[in-house]
Amino acid sequence: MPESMSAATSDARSPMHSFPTICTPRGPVPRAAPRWNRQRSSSMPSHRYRSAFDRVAVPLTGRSWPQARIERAPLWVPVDLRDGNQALAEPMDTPRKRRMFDLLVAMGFKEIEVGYPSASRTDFDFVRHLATSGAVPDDVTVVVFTPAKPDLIDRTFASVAGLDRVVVHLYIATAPVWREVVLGRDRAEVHGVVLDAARRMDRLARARPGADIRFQFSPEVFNLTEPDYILEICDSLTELWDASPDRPVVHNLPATVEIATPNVYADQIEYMHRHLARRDAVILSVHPHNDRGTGVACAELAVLAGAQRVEGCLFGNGERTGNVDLVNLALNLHAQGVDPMIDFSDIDEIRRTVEHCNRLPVPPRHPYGGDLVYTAFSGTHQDAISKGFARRADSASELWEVPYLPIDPADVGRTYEAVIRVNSQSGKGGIAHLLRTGHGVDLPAGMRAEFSRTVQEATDDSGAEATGKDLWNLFEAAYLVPGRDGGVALASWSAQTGPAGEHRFVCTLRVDDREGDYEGTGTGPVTAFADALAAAGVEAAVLELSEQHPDGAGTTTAYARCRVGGEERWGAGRDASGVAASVAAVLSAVNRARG
Ligand SMILES: CC(=O)SCCNC(=O)CCNC(=O)[C@H](O)C(C)(C)COP(=O)(O)OP(=O)(O)OC[C@H]1O[C@@H](n2cnc3c(N)ncnc32)[C@H](O)[C@@H]1OP(=O)(O)O
Ligand SMILES: CC(C)C(=O)C(=O)O
Ligand SMILES: [Mg+2]
Repeated sequence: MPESMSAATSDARSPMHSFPTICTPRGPVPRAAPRWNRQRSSSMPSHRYRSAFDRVAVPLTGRSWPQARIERAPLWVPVDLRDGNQALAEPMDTPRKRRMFDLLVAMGFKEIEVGYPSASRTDFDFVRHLATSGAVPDDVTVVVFTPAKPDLIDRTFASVAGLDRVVVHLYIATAPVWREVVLGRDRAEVHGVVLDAARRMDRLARARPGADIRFQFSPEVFNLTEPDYILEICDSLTELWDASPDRPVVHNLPATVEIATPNVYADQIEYMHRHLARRDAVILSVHPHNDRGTGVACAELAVLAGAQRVEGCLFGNGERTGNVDLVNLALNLHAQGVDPMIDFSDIDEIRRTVEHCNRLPVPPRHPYGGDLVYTAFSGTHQDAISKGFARRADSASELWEVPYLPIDPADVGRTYEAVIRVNSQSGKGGIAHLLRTGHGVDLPAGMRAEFSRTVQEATDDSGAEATGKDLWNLFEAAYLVPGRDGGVALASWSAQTGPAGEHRFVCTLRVDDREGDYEGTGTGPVTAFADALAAAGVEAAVLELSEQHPDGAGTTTAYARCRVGGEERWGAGRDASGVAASVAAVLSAVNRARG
């Protein structure tokens, strides 16, 4: 570490902020006062908490997950109807549950946890509804959740009568604090409860030989449980349930409450991946929550570490800060060129359904699904996006390379309309983009800066966003309203071409309060008009003139840069005739300069 860095660290800890002398081979050198503001100790009672490393053993050495890549989607298992549902102030009723279930099926999920049937009549009835209504397609397996209590296991099996494919999911907390505080049982006793429950499940499944009933086990709070104990319980269940590659058991290892940086969870999962017995008969599943805000990172690193199945909720609903967000995870894969195997082509419909079922809003900044996530307000981002779109229009490549947009909004059913929105943080590129895409008006490069100052003034004044319509109104007021403030108006005019090709412009002009008839000549109708203006005492040199081809309504837009009385101004005009549009553009520049 460089000396200056170590000095900063030690000074940061010292409330006195003394700047001691450094000893170098050439003798003592007084240390200069650091030139940056360092963090100070706070009054937060952080000493009350312990690092994850002091709470649980993480015995993995020689980890391989940092070198791995995710090249295919894991098996996604939405738990919205169980874990998500149990976190709602108003749990879903059957119609809401059914709507969520149908959405999950339509999106392409093949294994769906549908409830905790022994918990409530609503949950039980919903599973019965699925079993009797034919709502479960042949290629979808439902999962039902049960604690290790005999009567509740029986009720769980009663709920799935008639369903041909089911995973029965047994859970119990295994971490030391839960064993001591919640269950009041030691390691061996908890293991005994699990084995009793597992035997009962096995018996009940054997009583239904025609049905394909598989098993799942979750050691709740896996991430705080001794790894040797997890292996002991999971391996005993793999054996008891006689799991095989054809009828694998799911061992689901939850980060019930996140406790550490995601690399720690990855180490814990890789350790299990390497040490679980009959590995080919086990589907290694993960179930991250999001207490530290790193649920997505935990799931991704866990897949790198060997997890094959991921449980989570759409848009991250779930206890406290939520379950891991399956939308986020799956679309992260999509953005890496990996098929998520889930259909997000109408993300807004998905979001609306989830919001309806959960009665909770999805925030506007939520990854991939929030209202604002494909929108740029800031000028340089808008400029880059606009250039990215222009480059795309000229390119045959399918590769998505638009700056600041990690995926094409169209992939998830969004239009490009909301990609650029204008407020006082915006610049000329974004404003020009909105006028072009919303109103077919393609401002010349030189005019954009001038118009953006007008917009900036308006948005600074209002403090609000300027919609496409607002921009059009500003453009119209600034450039298209004839005679505006400058006092020059054309009452009538005509342009003719003489036999030698010279142009004549004959008009009745009003300049301030004077009206008169004037004429001018030139190499074109516009220079002839400038000549007529000069005859009326208004000097205007046309420096740049361009016409934008007629739009769908047959209207031409013209843009003129003029020097008027030493001032340069842009003007614009619109008309069915190109000449009339150009004349109006010059008149607009003149009036803007005089106004
Ligand atoms: C991390 C998770 O998401 S775990 C899932 C949590 N989800 C839910 O709790 C939602 C649904 N739950 C319920 O409706 C109810 O809790 C029920 C119906 C399951 C049980 O209700 P009750 O019988 O009233 O018990 P209660 O809710 O107080 O649960 C606590 C009891 O269950 C025991 N317990 C907790 N987990 C388990 C388990 N997995 N297996 C066996 N017993 C358990 C506790 O030790 C405690 O027992 P005690 O009464 O002897 O002290
Ligand atoms: C899988 C279960 C037990 C769970 O929801 C959790 O631990 O968070
Ligand atoms: Mg959970």
